Amino acid sequence: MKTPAELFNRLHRMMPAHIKPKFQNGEELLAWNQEQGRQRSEAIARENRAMKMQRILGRSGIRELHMNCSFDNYRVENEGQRKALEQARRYADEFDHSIASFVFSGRPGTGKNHLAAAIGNHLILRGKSVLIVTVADLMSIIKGTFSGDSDRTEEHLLHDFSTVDLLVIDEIGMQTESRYEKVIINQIVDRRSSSKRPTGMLTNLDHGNMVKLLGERVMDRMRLGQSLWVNFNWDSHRGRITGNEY
Ligand SMILES: Nc1ncnc2c1ncn2[C@@H]1O[C@H](COP(=O)(O)OP(=O)(O)OP(=O)(O)O)[C@@H](O)[C@H]1O
Repeated sequence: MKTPAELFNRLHRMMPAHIKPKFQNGEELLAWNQEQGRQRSEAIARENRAMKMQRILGRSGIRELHMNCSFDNYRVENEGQRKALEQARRYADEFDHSIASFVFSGRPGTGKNHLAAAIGNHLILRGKSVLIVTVADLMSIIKGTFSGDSDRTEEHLLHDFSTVDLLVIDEIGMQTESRYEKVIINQIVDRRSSSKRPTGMLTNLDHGNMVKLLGERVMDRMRLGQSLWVNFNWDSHRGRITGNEY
């Protein structure tokens, strides 16, 4: 049997001079093959992550409205926005080596979802699983398991929500959360922090009211590592949206 080197020499001799081969030797061919294998297994892992989101939510991890949000299309017009953008960008860059969570707190329309989605989109491109979900959606998905015809249990869903790489819970404090909702948020944050997985929270409440709503125990877990609390205290951007932005 011929070695790859002999095979390549033979091919070189047979090949017309104007043809430039893709591989010069056996090592290059082997490296190409290994790279193809690596790319294929990454693609399969990506598909599995996307399927997991579909299974949990019936949609991808980031809502369509925010799929094009990035750090680059976040407009900076004041010092607070500049700082929020810088902190969000750093959070995404350092995600792999950190257990830090984040809370974006402030008025409606100030870009909390935009920057959370920018973090999420950045991480998804790097192969992470990310889910941004409102409290109302979270609860209706979990309550969906109560009906007899669901093949998923509350425990399955708690496990799913607790094992994505980044879970962002939106609209905390929008409604007066019931005791059950607080227990669920508590359990998810607890499971995530004990397995060193960070959680993001988006809210209109300030720190005192978050502690009052979710309790000291949850908010203490949100402080693990170099966690972020960012105040979005400027005017809403919504009035300036034309619908053709990105
Ligand atoms: N600085 C900004 N640059 C560009 N677009 C922005 C900026 N701030 C907000 N937007 C856009 O304005 C819209 C509303 O912002 P977003 O949904 O992020 O607000 P929010 O703070 O999460 O509001 P709410 O508390 O009501 O959920 C989005 O389409 C977002 O992309």
